[in-house]
Amino acid sequence: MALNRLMLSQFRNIHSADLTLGEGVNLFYGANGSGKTSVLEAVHMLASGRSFRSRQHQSVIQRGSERLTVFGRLSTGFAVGVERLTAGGGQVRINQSPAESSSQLASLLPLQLINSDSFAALEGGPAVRRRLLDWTVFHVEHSYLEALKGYQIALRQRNALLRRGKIDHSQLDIWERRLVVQADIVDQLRRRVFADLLAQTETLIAGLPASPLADVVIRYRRGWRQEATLGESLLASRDNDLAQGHTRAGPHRADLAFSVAGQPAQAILSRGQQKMLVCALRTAMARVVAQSHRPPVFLIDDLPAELDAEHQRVFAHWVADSAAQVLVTGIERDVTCQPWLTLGSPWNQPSVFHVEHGRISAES
Ligand SMILES: Nc1ncnc2c1ncn2[C@@H]1O[C@H](COP(=O)(O)OP(=O)(O)OP(=O)(O)O)[C@@H](O)[C@H]1O
Repeated sequence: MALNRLMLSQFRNIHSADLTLGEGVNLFYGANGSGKTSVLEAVHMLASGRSFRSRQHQSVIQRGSERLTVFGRLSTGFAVGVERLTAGGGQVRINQSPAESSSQLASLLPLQLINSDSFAALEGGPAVRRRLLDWTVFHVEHSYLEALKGYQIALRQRNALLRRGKIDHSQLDIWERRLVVQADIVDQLRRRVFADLLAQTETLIAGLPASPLADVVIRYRRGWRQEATLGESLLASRDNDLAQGHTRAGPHRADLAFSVAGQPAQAILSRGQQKMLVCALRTAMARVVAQSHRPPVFLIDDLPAELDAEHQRVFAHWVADSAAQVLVTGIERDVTCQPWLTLGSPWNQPSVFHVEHGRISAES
């Protein structure tokens, strides 16, 4: 599954563009501020209904315009259109009909976005890493979204009861029982997918030259104590949870922990090694999803700014074995092309686009 055609209008500094994308690598190069990242942002909007750079649609709509539109035609035959209005609201359509949810978009167009934020995954809070696991489970296990929603409803109810101040034990019992049932389903699905993710990540790392990366241990932490059931943990922490006003154990606290020789991985690995670890994990996510759903499209923002030439080449090889299509950006044309040229067809024949002051021209 690939994106065959991408049309944008009034999207940041891009007044309008109508792009026919190639099946392998699509390379967008140009000076700082020319609009390269905006192209990736537009694709992200097709796959989720929102930008990855700002929560407010207003900042993405071209200054002075009333609306932005993005339209994409997928190789699977689906057409997706997103419109956002300065006044608020807008619409998302799949084959002319209103989309039911952003998860419907995500399922049509699985995306892996690699940018400077992705490389900070090891340093940030658990939510960042949990989202990576959730993305993978969502695409692999069809029942996951419903299980997660069921869990979140029960969690919200328990938190609302905790915040009432006066504890109603019978009500808490009811919601905790539901919470535990949903939590177990979420945990089982995450655990199953994590095992595949771990195996794929370890295989990729094993192919790298010897370095401390080979000693990285990745663990799934389910969000509550190992020696207790969630029901026991919730009961034991009721008073503390009441004081805090929220539930402090459960799948909403799950994490992926990376360590080397018992130390946090970020305390041992160099910045470049950490980035390769993230690249391996992202590639592994794509491979797991490709096996049971469909290979994702990779959006890679300015890789030459993140990795040296050799590591860019390794990552390009990984991606070519895992992706449906790639959109990459960079400032210099040849430097950005370089890692892809040693690959087989179609990856070694990028479709090249020059971006200049919001105008995008295809090079022959
Ligand atoms: N709402 C908007 N309306 C018009 N222009 C905007 C709007 N938001 C941002 N811009 C401008 O659009 C351009 C967007 O640039 P973008 O981040 O896509 O560039 P880039 O080529 O990826 O740059 P860099 O190499 O610096 O990361 C910038 O020049 C920015 O100032």
